[in-house]
Amino acid sequence: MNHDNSSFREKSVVLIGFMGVGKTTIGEMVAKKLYRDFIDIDQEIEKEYNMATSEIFQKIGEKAFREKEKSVISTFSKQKLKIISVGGGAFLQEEIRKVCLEHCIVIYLDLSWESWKERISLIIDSRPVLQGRSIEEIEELFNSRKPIYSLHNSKVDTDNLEADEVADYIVDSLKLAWDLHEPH
Ligand SMILES: Nc1ncnc2c1ncn2[C@@H]1O[C@H](COP(=O)(O)OP(=O)(O)O)[C@@H](O)[C@H]1O
Ligand SMILES: O=C(O)C1=C[C@@H](OP(=O)(O)O)[C@@H](O)[C@H](O)C1
Ligand SMILES: [Mg+2]
Repeated sequence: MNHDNSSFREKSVVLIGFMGVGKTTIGEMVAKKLYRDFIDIDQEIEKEYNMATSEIFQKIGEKAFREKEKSVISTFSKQKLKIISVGGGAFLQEEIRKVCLEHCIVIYLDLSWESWKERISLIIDSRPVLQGRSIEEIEELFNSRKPIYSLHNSKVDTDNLEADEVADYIVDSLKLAWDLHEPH
């Protein structure tokens, strides 16, 4: 239902899922394909502090990062026609889940642990939450985070797909959904 009375077609799209599933990469591609603005919440926070996420965690702390994450998401999720990638920990906060699900189309990018493991070297340096944890601890975190992503409007299984293929799939699904919601 459209609680905010905006048309379904204008709703912003929010990508959720665990760190490294491809939210930032794929979100940017989807935005380009749909001629929409792309907002990466981590990049917005980094711009505000003029620091990389790891540095923010180190110098200001995770708590402040999470507060900023909440206020930035609250602002952007209420705007129309955006493609928004949120950090993998954002949905831990109930207020963030609520505001995104109320105003946006929430798409969950899913990836199996086996495939995710292959990607760890690409992301470890820029993800403070993963640093200092053993692979077993990261697997535990991966599994423990799963329930927070269960609230979504649509799920995409990204195993064995290139980022571009996932983006194409999302664009096609959105176009179908928009056509179905067109008033007759
Ligand atoms: N579908 C994919 N297949 C292979 N590698 C991918 C895919 N999606 C993203 N990547 C790579 O994984 C890394 C993390 O992607 P990123 O978009 O930053 O994820 P997130 O924003 O979810 O943390 C990047 O190096 C990116 O190039
Ligand atoms: O899952 C998390 O707790 C985090 C995920 C990161 O974003 P990505 O999911 O884009 O990597 C970033 O917000 C921060 O490092 C914390
Ligand atoms: Mg990201």
